[in-house]
Amino acid sequence: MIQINQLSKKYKGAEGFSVSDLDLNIDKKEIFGLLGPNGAGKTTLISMLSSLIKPTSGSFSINGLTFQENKKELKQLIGIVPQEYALYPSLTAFENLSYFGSTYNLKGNTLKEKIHELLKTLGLSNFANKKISTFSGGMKRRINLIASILHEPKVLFLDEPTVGVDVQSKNVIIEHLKQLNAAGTTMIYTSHHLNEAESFCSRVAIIDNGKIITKGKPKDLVSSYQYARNLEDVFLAITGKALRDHA
Ligand SMILES: Nc1ncnc2c1ncn2[C@@H]1O[C@H](COP(=O)(O)OP(=O)(O)OP(=O)(O)O)[C@@H](O)[C@H]1O
Repeated sequence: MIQINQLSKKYKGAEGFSVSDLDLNIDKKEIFGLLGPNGAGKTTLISMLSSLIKPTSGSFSINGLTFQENKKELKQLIGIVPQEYALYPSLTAFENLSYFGSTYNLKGNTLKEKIHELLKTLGLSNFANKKISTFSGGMKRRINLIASILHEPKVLFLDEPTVGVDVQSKNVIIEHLKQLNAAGTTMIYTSHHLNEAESFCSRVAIIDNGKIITKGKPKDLVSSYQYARNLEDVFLAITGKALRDHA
């Protein structure tokens, strides 16, 4: 479904590569987790795959399509849940979602019904006409998700979709993503919640310094490290315990 060949990104003025000669294949219907410390290159990789930034070198295709040749088809095929809220605070939930739906050529009753269906599924029906500025973090995350799936993308990029939300919101988000996946959506997901990734992902890659250090099914990775009880133990064994602070 997604084929990545020797993909690299060096930002203007940066000393090194944020993603470096990365090769990866992701199959249809996978939930593929990109895990790594702060600054590992996860957002950079997702941003290239969703065409928000341009690679420095290398190539990739999604369902055989490339942004150079099939930009329009790819825009309809993919959905992007960004790490930062991409919402207008002074507009209501319904107004925000109507706007995002219209950018995918959805309109009229079809769009209205889809918005109400998803607001209901994600527990937000009573807040359709409330301004986003009054929403909690968990509610904004759910609206952020709805905005990216109104057009029913076949491939969904999720950059930390459950960061900063309470357990209840997280549960609703993850359950809905599982349903979308069961219905055929392929997902590429980044997170620092390793417990969540361990149960949610079909496969994960642990990335550091722009390179994949290891990848596989969470269960297989855990059993291949002698003292690992869970994915977090594997992660620390691979990436070390040193803090990754930089300014
Ligand atoms: N616009 C930019 N210009 C220059 N350097 C950047 C830019 N965006 C990211 N970087 C650098 O690229 C590297 C990878 O960053 P990236 O945001 O992809 O990491 P990440 O794994 O998503 O981290 P986090 O877990 O903190 O979100 C970091 O060293 C970061 O400082």
